[in-house]
Formats: sequence, structure tokens, C-alpha cells
Amino acid sequence: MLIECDNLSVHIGKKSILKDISFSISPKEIVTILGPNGSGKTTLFKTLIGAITPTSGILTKKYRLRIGYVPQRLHIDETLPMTVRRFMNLPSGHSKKTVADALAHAGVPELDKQQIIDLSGGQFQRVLLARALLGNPDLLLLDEATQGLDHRGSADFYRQIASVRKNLGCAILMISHELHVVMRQTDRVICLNGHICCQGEPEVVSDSPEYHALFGLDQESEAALYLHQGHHSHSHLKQVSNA
Ligand SMILES: Nc1ncnc2c1ncn2[C@@H]1O[C@H](COP(=O)(O)OP(=O)(O)OP(=O)(O)O)[C@@H](O)[C@H]1O
Repeated sequence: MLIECDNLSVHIGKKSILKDISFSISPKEIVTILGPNGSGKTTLFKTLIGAITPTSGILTKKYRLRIGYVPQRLHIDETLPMTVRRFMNLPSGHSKKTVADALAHAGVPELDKQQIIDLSGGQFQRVLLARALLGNPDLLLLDEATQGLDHRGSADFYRQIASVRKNLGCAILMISHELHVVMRQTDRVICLNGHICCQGEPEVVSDSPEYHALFGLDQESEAALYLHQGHHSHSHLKQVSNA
């Protein structure tokens, strides 16, 4: 077990933001957090990295757990010329090989001399991913890392994430709005709306009434479309667990 939340609650001022959150992440697992705007996803991430102290409950981390963080977006001043290699060496320097390896794992080995402002959205997200890999994380947190990418760009990015897990063996916890795009690459989904509404394997969650209540029919039909494009059986699925 890398990280475990046991009945975690977070209040900011008098407002309850997260209530009775319990889940754990095992080594090499890919877990996706889904939730509508304002459901507490970012607050949960901030709590996991220690930027917010839970009001109650217990957060347990593996001794010396290394966490890599890929932010939703990062604003770079467009007047500031900066190559990818320089960006990768901020705030602290790394060997040329370490930077090259991280870019290769993120699927963009050729970008090191490029100017940051010339990168496409998808390339920049991969550079942010490479930067998060520099510390050789046990657990990678991705906060809506595909925001602004189209479906194909998002699907490509999630495939890259799956290959990072395969090649580097780190666990991945990511926030996404797109269950239908991410479901092939995720082991487990947690639906959050201040509390955990449901969690389980992606196909089970996408069929669950809790998920439908949270996301409505649009997501339902899109998820069904993606699900039935694949050739798999539903018979082996585990039960969804309700919190
Ligand atoms: N520092 C803060 N002070 C007061 N309220 C806050 C603070 N941070 C978050 N909140 C509130 O907590 C709730 C959850 O916010 P959070 O950013 O965690 O949600 P989210 O699921 O990440 O949303 P989004 O999908 O829009 O990014 C919101 O109602 C937000 O207004």
C-alpha cells in the first residue's frame, strides 16, 4: 500500500469540502477520480500531498513515499524564451541523461531543444509529465492533465500514462472528466461528490446508478459507445462498492 485515506474529512472555514473519504492506492495501480466541478477533487489532491491538513480521519503514506505531480495547467510567460531542457532543470538541475530519459518515458524524446512556447497543448502536457518523472515517483498525481486536449489527444495521453506505469512501475492517481476516454487505461474509478458516491472497476462504475445520477445521460451514452466498441464480456465484473 502506498497511500491510504481512512475516513478523511476536510473543512475549509465552516464549509465541509470532503466527508468520510476512505480508499487506498497500491503499487502500480492506476486509479481515476471523477467528479463534477466543485466536488472536492483538487482539495483531495492537496490533502494527499500535504498542502491541506485533514480536519479528521487518518492519512497514511508509505515511508518516504515519492509523489510526482502533473498540474492542470501551468502559465509560462510568453515573452520569456525557455527551452524544454531549461524548463526541466527548474528549480533544480538534473543530468542530461536524466532529462533525456524522462522526456523519452513521457513520449517526447525529441523536444529537449524546443522553445516551450512553440509546443502544442499535448506536447506541453507530456513535458509536464516528464518533469514529474524526474524525481522517480512511486505515485504520480495528475490533476486533469488532459484539459484542453481533444478526445484523440486525451486518449493518446492516457496511453502514455499506461506505458509510464508499465515501464517505470509507478502508481497513478488521476483526475479526469472523461470516463469513456480513460476507462481502458484505468484499473479503478472513484466517483467523488464531497463524499465517495461509488468506486470500482470502470465498466461497473459506468453502469452504476450513482454514476448516472452524478453525470447524467450525456456521459452515459458516450460511455456505452466506448464500452461496446471493445470485445469484452461483462460476466467477470466485480460488484461496485458504495460508500
Ligand atoms: N481555499 C478555499 N476556501 C474556501 N473554499 C474553498 C477553498 N478551496 C476550495 N474551496 C471550495 O471547495 C469546493 C471544492 O473545490 P475543489 O477545487 O476541490 O473542487 P474540484 O472538484 O477540484 O473542482 P473543479 O472540477 O472545478 O476543479 C468548492 O466549493 C470550492 O469553492
